[in-house]
Amino acid sequence: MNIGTKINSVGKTNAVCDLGLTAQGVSLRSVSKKYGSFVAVENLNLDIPAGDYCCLLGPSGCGKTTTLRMIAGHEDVTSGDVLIGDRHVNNLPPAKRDTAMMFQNYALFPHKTVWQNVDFGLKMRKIPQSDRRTRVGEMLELIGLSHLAERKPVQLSGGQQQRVALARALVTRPKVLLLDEPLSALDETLRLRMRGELRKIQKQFGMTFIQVTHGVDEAFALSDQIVVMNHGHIEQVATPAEVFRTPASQFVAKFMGDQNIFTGKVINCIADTNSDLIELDVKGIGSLFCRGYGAVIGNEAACSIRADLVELEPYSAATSIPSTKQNHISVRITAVELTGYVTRVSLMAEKTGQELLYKVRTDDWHNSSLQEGQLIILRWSADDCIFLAH
Ligand SMILES: Nc1ncnc2c1ncn2[C@@H]1O[C@H](COP(=O)(O)OP(=O)(O)OP(=O)(O)O)[C@@H](O)[C@H]1O
Repeated sequence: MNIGTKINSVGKTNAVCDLGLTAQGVSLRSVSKKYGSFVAVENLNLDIPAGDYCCLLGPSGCGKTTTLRMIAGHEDVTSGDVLIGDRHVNNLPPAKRDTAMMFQNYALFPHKTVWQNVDFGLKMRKIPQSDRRTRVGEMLELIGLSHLAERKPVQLSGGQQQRVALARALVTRPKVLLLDEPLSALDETLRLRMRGELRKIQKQFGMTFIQVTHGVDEAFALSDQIVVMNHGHIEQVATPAEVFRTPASQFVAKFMGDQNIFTGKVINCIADTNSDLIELDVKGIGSLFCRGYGAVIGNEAACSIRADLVELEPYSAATSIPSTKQNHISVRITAVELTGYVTRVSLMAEKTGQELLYKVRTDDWHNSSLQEGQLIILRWSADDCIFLAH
């Protein structure tokens, strides 16, 4: 299968394969959605480039599905504009938007064969039969299901059903594929395998995929770009690596998990070449140093350190004094949980009772002499500690 590339009018590279698929980007301009007086989504501004795999990530009720449905046209926007490529699509019905939707339960027709399921959308669009035969045949071959064309969905595995659902969506040559929690109905093993398959197919077609998920791991594994949402707002739009390394807010840091977050008042900010060195006064702990931008002296803020970037060392009063390079606090080990390669060590700050976490390679933990109940020093570099203005 040949997959070439071309540059579209706005300079974005679209992958094009000989099945006639072209990808387009999606833009939201000040998009809001109200249900009566309830604001489900407020003033979203977002650009998803053509050919990107984008995940809308956030807790239940934050507005992910509403956003996806507004792009699909299954939900009207209350205000703002939805663009697919450079077309305003607010007033177009779903069938005219060049999008296709893949649902959680796949919504395959149980009484139709695999072939008939994939053919259905083409038949509805009144595509001539000879073209339909070619397109369905090519699509089934591409996703490796030609030999199962005469089977009914019930005779397929969960993974095969997912591929039929993908084939059925892609055969209509959408410019954007919208996926609403497509993996959530699968068991853990199949979910991991199908996650890899989804990414492979997306890359193979060079299509724009926009997927709703509340799974952090899933968003990290699949996305070129993650959109983290909270209460109808966007908290951060970034690559998985950026979200992991530099969460933009306390909400994102908490939602990613495995972060130790301290709140306090900004008492000093020293401009530096890479990022400012910021000093926070944390109640019960004292000064903690972190790096970032946008600190305003006197404001309440926070800092966050990943659980895999802290270190433990035997308690000594002399090492518990913080410096601009290193933060130190005394903590007690409250629980040790082996999870395979990594061991999770629960800690409690001696002075404040705050629960904290240390993640370490299991082999390293076993080689250390530290034990549950022990009072120790938790230490981390100011350079690894992220300033969170809100
Ligand atoms: N038709 C509706 N009428 C009234 N409120 C609605 C409607 N649809 C959604 N909502 C509300 O809008 C908010 C956002 O819903 P949405 O389904 O977009 O959230 P979500 O992030 O996709 O959540 P989940 O992960 O649980 O599916 C929720 O508070 C929900 O209750």
